[in-house]
Formats: sequence, C-alpha cells, structure tokens
Amino acid sequence: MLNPGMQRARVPLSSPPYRRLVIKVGSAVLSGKEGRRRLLAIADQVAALRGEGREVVLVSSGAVATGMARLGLTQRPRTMPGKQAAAAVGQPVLMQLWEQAFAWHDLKVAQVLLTAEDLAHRHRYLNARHTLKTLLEWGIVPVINENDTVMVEEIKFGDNDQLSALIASLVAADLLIILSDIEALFDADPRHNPQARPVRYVEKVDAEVLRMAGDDPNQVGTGGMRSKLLAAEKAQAAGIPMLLLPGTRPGVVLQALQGEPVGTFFAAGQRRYSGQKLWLSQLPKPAGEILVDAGAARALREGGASLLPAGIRGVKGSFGVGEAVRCLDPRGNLVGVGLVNYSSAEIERIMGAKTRDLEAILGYKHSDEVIHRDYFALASELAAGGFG
Ligand SMILES: Nc1ncnc2c1ncn2[C@@H]1O[C@H](COP(=O)(O)OP(=O)(O)O)[C@@H](O)[C@H]1O
Ligand SMILES: N[C@@H](CCC(=O)OP(=O)(O)O)C(=O)O
Repeated sequence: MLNPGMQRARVPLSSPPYRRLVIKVGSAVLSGKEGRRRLLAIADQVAALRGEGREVVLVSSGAVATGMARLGLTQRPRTMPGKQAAAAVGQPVLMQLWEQAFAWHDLKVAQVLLTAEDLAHRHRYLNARHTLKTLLEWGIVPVINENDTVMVEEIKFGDNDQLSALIASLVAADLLIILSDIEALFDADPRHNPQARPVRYVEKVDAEVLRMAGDDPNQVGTGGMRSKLLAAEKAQAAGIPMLLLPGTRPGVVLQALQGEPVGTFFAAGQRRYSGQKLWLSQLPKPAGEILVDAGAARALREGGASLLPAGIRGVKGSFGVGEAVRCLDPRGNLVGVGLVNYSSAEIERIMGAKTRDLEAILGYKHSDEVIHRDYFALASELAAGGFG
C-alpha cells in the first residue's frame, strides 16, 4: 500500500528516537573500485551514531565478492562449493577491513556468523540474542554475516536482507536500515524500465508493492529488490520500520536520520506478536512436518486449541523435542507452525493415541499436548518468506 501524498521519504518527525539500529550493507555497496571508500564512510557514520548514544548492529554482505576480488575471479562462482570457498577467502579480508575502519574511531568489532539453523532452534536463538546483547553492552559493533562456508541450500536464509530482518527482531531494533546500490524502491525495475519512478513511502508491503520489484540482483548481490521488500514485510510484522538507502552515497544514513528526504521509508506495521510467537512466525525453515486430521486442523484453526496426539495421522522428517515443525491438513495445506514437545520418533509411536494412554505407550509423558497453543502460529499469521 502506497501513500501517493507522500512524495519523499523522511524519517517521520514524530518518530521515536531510534536508539537501536540494525544496518545491512549489500555486496554491491562494498565491492568494486569504490567499495573500500564506501566501507570507510559507513564506519564513519556508525561511529557518529554511536557518539549520539545509539547502538548499531551491522549485517555485512560481501564475503563472496571480497573473496572473488582476492582470488582474481571476474565471475561469481556458479556452484555452491565455489561460492562457499570464495566466501571462506573473503570473510576474513572483509572483517579485517571493518576492524581497521572502526579502529580509527577507537571502536572494536565482533564477527558473528549465523546459519538459518542457529535461529531455528529456540535455545540457539536465545544464545545469539544474549551474545549480541552483551556485545552491545560492551560497546562493541557486531558485524553479522551468514555462515556461508557451512550453510547448504536447504537451510540458508535466502540472503542477508532476510537475515537482517530476523536480526532486527532478535535485538528488538527500533529501525532496520538496508544500504544498497540504488537510490530508492522504484515503481518498476529501473534496469528494464527507464520511466520507473522512485517510491518514497510504503505504508504496507502488499501484492501491489511486491509487483514493482525484480528478483534478479545486480552483478554481485543475491536477492534483488524483492528480497528487500520481503525483509520490510518481516520487519513490519515485528513492528519495526525499515529504511532503504543508497549506501553508495557518503553520509546518507546520518542525513536520513536528520530528516532529509532520501531513500524509501517503510512504516512500522502493527506488531502482530512478541517473543516466542514472533520468532515462530518468522522462522526460515521447518525441521519437519506433522500431518493432522480434519478435526485437529479445525480445532487449531478455529478453536485456538493445542495439538493432541489423537489428531495426528503422520510425521515427516526427523526432529527432536523443542524443534519447529509445519502442521499440514489432510489436503496438504499448511495449518501453521509450532514447537513440538515430542521428537518425531516419539510422535510415530503416539500418533492417534488418547492422551491417557501416552504413559503406557512410551513409559513416560512429557506433556499432554504434542504442540501447545502458546507455541503455535497459524499459517495466516506467518510472515512472508517464512514457513509458508
Ligand atoms: N523496483 C525496483 N526498485 C529498485 N531497484 C530494483 C527494483 N527492481 C529490481 N531492482 C534492482 O535490485 C538491485 C538491488 O538488489 P541486490 O542486487 O540484491 O543488492 P544488494 O547487493 O545491495 O543486496 C538494484 O541494483 C536494482 O537494479
Ligand atoms: N553471505 C553472502 C551474502 C549474500 C547476500 O545476501 O548478498 P547481498 O544480496 O548483497 O546482501 C556474502 O557475504 O557474500
């Protein structure tokens, strides 16, 4: 949903002070001849923001692009192991650049490499949160990237735009800033449509807005504009506004926060959840699937019920206690996602059974419910780019 009256993106004057920021820097900003200069300019701005009493978490892409430069490759490797090898070469070089850039300002950096799996386990997610919180308390600038060398296609976040939105929720940021190589969101892909006009304000990321974006990235990036819109959608669902800015322009973050009209501002949405349920609704990948019967599907969808063993007809995949799984109805439609109190092996033994028989079957009982209602989010409530 656009607001045609609002021509230029301004951080609204009525906005909160934006004390905690997550700033994502795209590969396009950090690569090429100008990459080094832009990295230094971003570090200058982060240092200035820190000086104003704000906290900043950086999400930095660029490991693959930096590795390519270091290895003298002119084309992005096509295979997954090729990209991973390039990232393994590039990541330490990239961190060294951030380390040096921040050292000028007497600031220390910390490298945090995450996989989607890390955030899909509640205890690992909470560990990541504690670590980031501690780093911020110590006055350190965390620099996060996907752990490219160990991730596999099935469990990757998709790209760092998605990761940055998840991190914004994780640290309860006041604002997510995405720095790319483009002035703003345009109403059509500007590479194919020279008449495309910038959109300065987006109230809500809906189908009309998603239609504007191409999903093929620039030469070095990954997700394209579509993935930035999906990140905005995730941030909006968490009640966090997002600002898309041209990271190629020095000083642009400070200008935007002073109210200058630059980039595209995505309003904070109505926060749908907090805590556990927010995390569930944004998870990138499920650990497995539970097939439920029609009665259980109705009870979950309409009655806000917990999932009992009696309503389970099948299990797919192998998962442990506490993992997040998809629940599918008899037609294969997604009912929602939830955290299981039993492993897939246990569910295979107790599916279809009455609650009172669980102890006799297993010899113990963790709980009556396989998924408790407080740990379940309906399909209609999931963020785009999540389980869906
Ligand atoms: N509607 C649109 N508005 C702006 N940019 C778009 C649009 N559709 C596609 N793009 C392209 O998306 C690119 C940015 O995405 P990406 O390559 O993933 O960047 P990054 O490396 O910063 O993550 C821009 O360079 C632009 O060419
Ligand atoms: N982890 C990858 C990032 C890939 C990625 O999402 O890139 P981009 O679209 O430029 O944010 C790297 O460091 O190269």
